[in-house]
Order: sequence, then C-alpha cells, then structure tokens
Amino acid sequence: MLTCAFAGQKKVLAAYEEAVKCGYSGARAGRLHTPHGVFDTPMFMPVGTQATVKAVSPRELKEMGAQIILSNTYHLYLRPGTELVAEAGGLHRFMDWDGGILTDSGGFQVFSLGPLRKITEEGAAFRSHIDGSTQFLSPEIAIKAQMNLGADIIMAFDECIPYPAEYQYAKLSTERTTRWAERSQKAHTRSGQALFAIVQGGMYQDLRRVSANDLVSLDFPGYGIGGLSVGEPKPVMYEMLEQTVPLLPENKPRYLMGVGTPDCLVEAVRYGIDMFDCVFPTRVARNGTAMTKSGRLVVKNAAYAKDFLPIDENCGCYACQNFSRAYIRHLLKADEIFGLRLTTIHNLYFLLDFTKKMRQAILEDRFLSFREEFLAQYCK
Ligand SMILES: N#Cc1ccc(CCNc2nc3cc4nc(N)[nH]c(=O)c4cc3[nH]2)cc1
Ligand SMILES: [Zn+2]
Repeated sequence: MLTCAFAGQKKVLAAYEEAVKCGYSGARAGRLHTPHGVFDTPMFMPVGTQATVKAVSPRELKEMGAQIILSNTYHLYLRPGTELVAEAGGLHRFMDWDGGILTDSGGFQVFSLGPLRKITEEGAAFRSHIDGSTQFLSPEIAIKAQMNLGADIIMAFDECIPYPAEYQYAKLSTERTTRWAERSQKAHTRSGQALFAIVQGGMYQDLRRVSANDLVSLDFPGYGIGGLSVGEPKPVMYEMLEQTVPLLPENKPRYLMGVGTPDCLVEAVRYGIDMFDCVFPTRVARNGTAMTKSGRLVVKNAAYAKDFLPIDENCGCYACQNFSRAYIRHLLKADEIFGLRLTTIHNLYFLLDFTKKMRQAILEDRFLSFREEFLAQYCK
C-alpha cells in the first residue's frame, strides 16, 4: 500500500521581513512506499507516454535517478491495447522498468487530444487521434485499463476543465468529476495499487475548495491536482494551490499534474506539493533546448558552434561529463539521433537533480533561502 511519512519544514517563520514576504512554507520531504520501492519526495516523474521515455533507456533512467515514471492510459488503450500489456506481464515487464510507474487516467488526453469529444454523465466519447475511430472512456473503463497495465499508482477518471471556462460549466464539471471519482473507487479492485483522486474546480477558489473537501471525504491514498498548467497565468496557478493544498491530508501525497519548469516546481513545493510530471524537459530537448539553473540554453544556436564547454560545467549527467556544446550542436544540426538523446538525458537529469536539491534543503531547514537563491538566478 502507499504510505507516506513527511518531515515538514519547521513551521517557525524566521523573524525577518523576507520570511513574512515569502509567506509560510508548506514544503515537506517525504517517502512514498510502493510495491516497486520506497521513493523520496519531492520528486519529478519523467513522462513515458507510450511505455517509453522518448530517446532514453530504462537503464539510463535508473542511472540518472528516476524513481517513478508516468505513462498514459489514453495512448496505451488505443495502441497496443491494455489487455495486450496485461498478457505481456504488465507495464513494468513490457517496458523492462522495475521502478515505480504512475498512469494517468486519460482525463486530460481525451479532452486535449481526442477531437470531436462528447461528454455525458456516463463518460466521454471521442475520436482516436490515431485512426479517427469512435472511442469511449468512462471511469469503469479507465480503471479497468489501468488495472491491466498494473502501475503502482493510478488516477481516477476526470475531466480536465479547459481554460478559460465559465463558472457554471466549471461547477457542473467539477461535481461530475467527483461522481466519477466515486465510480473509479468502486471499480478499483486491484490490491497493492494506489488510486489517486484528482482535484478540479477550474480557476475558481470556491470550486477548488469544494472539490478538495468532497474528494478528501472519499478517503483516497493520494491526491492529484488537475485542471492546472492549462494556459493560466502562473500567479493564478499558485493561487489555486494556496486554496487547495491546505485542505488535503498532510500524511498523503499531493501530485501537481503537468508541471514542469524549475521555477514552478520550487513554488509548488513551497505550497506543499510532493510529486510532479511534465513532458517539457523531454519535448524541448528534442528541439535542441537544454534546461539550466539560469534558464534555457538553445544548444542549436550558432553561438555554440565553437563552444567546447559542456552544457553545464557543474552538471553530473552523461552529456555534460563527456560532450561539448559544439559537439551536441553539430549532432542536432545533422539530425543525428544521439544529439537529442544527449539533450534529453541532460534535461531529465537537471530536473531530477533539482528535486533532490530541494529535498536536501527541506531536510536541512533552509528551503526558503534555497528558493530565493534559485529564483534570483533563474530567468524564465
Ligand atoms: N513542452 C511542453 C508542455 C506540454 C504540455 C504542458 C501542459 C501539461 N499540463 C497538464 N497536464 C495535465 C494532465 C492531467 N491529467 C488529468 N487526468 N487531469 C488533469 O486535470 C490534468 C491536467 C494537466 N495539465 C506543459 C508543457
Ligand atoms: Zn547535464
């Protein structure tokens, strides 16, 4: 079963002005117990949408410190089918990954990938982005699919409310997501696997509070915070976190879905978030952009043609330990696959290492100064 122990940062605010300006820090360092191991939080989960984290191997993921990776039910349901994965022995065996796996329920993909979708109380009808066939997902179907895949943590079927959305639509959708969470819970019969609910509510403080309270009363082992990182301004995302996180049980993990960049991670950790996932590091890597503590470095740019330094001299990743910006730029310009492999390895290592540094700062009770120093150097 999933259990957590969190060592929160001391609640005592330092006497000086900055601490009050920064506000209370809800940052905490936890340990997540799953059937595939005990994992440290805060954590970043590399995204392996179609049962592979694009361009890197399970061995490389392990070497860079990945603990839990994310896969998408929507994609694996459409191709190759979750029954096939079950026949192969489940997702861990299928992709040869012995760490933790979390599967998203499809709630986001159906509403962002599947064209011509129709939502009813029963579920969501949509057209497959692969072959245009008419498909249907409901809480029961999504949970059955995730039990077939056999992830350690699975997500309730929900609707990710688009941004912006009218209050009345957000209200009705959030209430339906809560009913779908209850149906997900009833359909979930696989022991040893944790089902997280997903808090919705759009960008409305009152709906966020109602959603959180209703889902907490259904007593899930962990909580995703959905409906964010959907185009809203970052201050609005932080405001929704401020309204939502304090209502969630302190002894259960909080997972902010679809986030993302180190500035958002450090702010969300301050509000008490433990888990993150995002395609950002792997997607921008394939466009030749590297993530650094000072912001993005577009390795493909001509400026790096004769730059024989690594992407980041202080980075311990395979790319920075062995190759120069000039070499990686050459590979990217030549469309050599190894080039985007190296940028992907660097970006994933950067975020995984960043969460490790945040955890250490929390354990040493210096998270707020760590946050201040990082944000002062990082340009978005
Ligand atoms: N590069 C790049 C890049 C591409 C997309 C994004 C946005 C990711 N945001 C996001 N993922 C989500 C997944 C989600 N899954 C579910 N089931 N429900 C959500 O409300 C939800 C909300 C999300 N918001 C961020 C960066
Ligand atoms: Zn590196």
